[in-house]
Amino acid sequence: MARKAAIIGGGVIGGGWAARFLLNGWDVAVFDPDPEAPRKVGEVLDNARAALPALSDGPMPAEGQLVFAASLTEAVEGADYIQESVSERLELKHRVFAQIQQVASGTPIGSSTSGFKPSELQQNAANPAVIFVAHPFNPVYLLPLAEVVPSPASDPAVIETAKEILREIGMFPLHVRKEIDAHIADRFLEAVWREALWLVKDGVATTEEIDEAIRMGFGLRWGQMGLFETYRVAGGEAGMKHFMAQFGPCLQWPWTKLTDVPEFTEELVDLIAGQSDAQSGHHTIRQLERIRDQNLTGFLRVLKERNWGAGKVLLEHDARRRANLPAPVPGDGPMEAARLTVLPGWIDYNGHMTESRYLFASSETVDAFLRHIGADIAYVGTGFSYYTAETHLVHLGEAKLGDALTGTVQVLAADEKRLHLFIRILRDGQPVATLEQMLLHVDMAKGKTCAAPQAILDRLLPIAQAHASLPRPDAAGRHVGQRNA
Ligand SMILES: NC(=O)C1=CN([C@@H]2O[C@H](COP(=O)(O)OP(=O)(O)OC[C@H]3O[C@@H](n4cnc5c(N)ncnc54)[C@H](O)[C@@H]3O)[C@@H](O)[C@H]2O)C=CC1
Ligand SMILES: C[N+](C)(C)CC(=O)CC(=O)[O-]
Repeated sequence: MARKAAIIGGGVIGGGWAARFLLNGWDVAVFDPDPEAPRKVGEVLDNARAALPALSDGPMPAEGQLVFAASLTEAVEGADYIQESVSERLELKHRVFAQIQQVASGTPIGSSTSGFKPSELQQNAANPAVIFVAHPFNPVYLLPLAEVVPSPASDPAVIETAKEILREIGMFPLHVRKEIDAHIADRFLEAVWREALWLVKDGVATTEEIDEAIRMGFGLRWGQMGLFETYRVAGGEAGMKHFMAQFGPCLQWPWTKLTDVPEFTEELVDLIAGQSDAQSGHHTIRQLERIRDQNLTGFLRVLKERNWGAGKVLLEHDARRRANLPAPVPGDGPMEAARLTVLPGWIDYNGHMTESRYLFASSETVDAFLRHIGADIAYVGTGFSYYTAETHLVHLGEAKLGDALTGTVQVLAADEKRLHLFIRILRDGQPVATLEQMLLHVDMAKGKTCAAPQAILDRLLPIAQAHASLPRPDAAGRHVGQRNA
């Protein structure tokens, strides 16, 4: 039976949490008195459905059930986890915790608060030990970070359970050891935000120029190495000590206004809002969200290919899911191995998915299959792998921007060296392309084929046996120019 998450507050962040839980197979009950909340959550969920599956290389779990509860009590009833995401007002959060704990006093309650410390949230609570900060980043359904902040009154077992739940839904729980206003990441963002406000207020730069300074340069670096690793590299061969010796003194120079806050006048608000309208007002917020999501899924996929940073979290999430996949049994159909969404960069001048991306989709599918049988990146690290010897691609339809594609694998034949596969790239269950492929097991150092080890054969051969009873695809063995029967 699916587990249940209760989301209290269905705004930008509550909607993102709801989507992340649902798409990871949890049932979700949302409570928000705003009559517009179901529409807003629905729109966030649509965006998440278009983006999150593109990060997974295996089948996603069946989506959980979403209900909009008529009361907070109904939402939290039977919940295994509660995420509070109401507006950032301490007295409101206290009221919500008191209501929750009248009916569910032992259930873990994570708070999305950007700024409050857990000890502030826990004040006067019936059971403070189960209340903690679980601070996510927007969009919650794509970004893995959740800062988990306990106070000395928190129950360590509850914190460990919460971290495990967050990992289960593909997140990276960063345990913040010492509670502090605004945790770690928002302290940092606050400093950047403050400097940006000064630059606009002092007429040095517009909102657009500041955004260009970020996205054309250091913003790209931060997504993959963060601050300290980036600066270590910037110190050259002499490393971090040299970097600090060279740039440390700058902090004494008049470069920084970090400790002063510009006065938040109506004039400043209008100046920023006006410049932001000029910069981005030609897009709706939903359009900007979709552009952001497509860019983020592209970045994240690159990091995943490199097993680096946030990409490592995605690989670990896939591995966890894979471990729970039931083994195929005789009579099962082709194995669903990958799901992808057609991204803007995949579209060619004909307005449909360019041909190299069909091979890419197939390659993602086969890689996922290989990982499933144990020929994963760790195995390749031992000096053995499968290499593709031959591929035949047949186009049957046109994939378009945003299409959700599924890659399935049918094993046509397998022995200790050879792996003969038939791959279908499906949209709405119908093939847009099929590929027939022969792979060979290779000793990479010798550059020669060799027998796969027993551990791989033990996973591969039962699948081959199960697939032996499937009808042989018409396109298998076809050559170019041959007419369909
Ligand atoms: N927007 C952001 O970038 C981020 C916000 N957060 C935090 O997430 C929390 C929510 O922020 P947003 O989603 O941005 O705000 P929001 O304004 O989009 O949503 C807040 C929602 O809470 C609902 N609400 C108010 N009183 C309620 C009650 N008694 N019971 C149930 N729902 C109630 C409102 O109707 C509204 O839909 C805040 O604590 C914020 O600091 C955390 C990370 C990022
Ligand atoms: C602006 N903010 C402080 C609410 C931002 C966050 O808390 C995290 C984020 O998503 O940037």
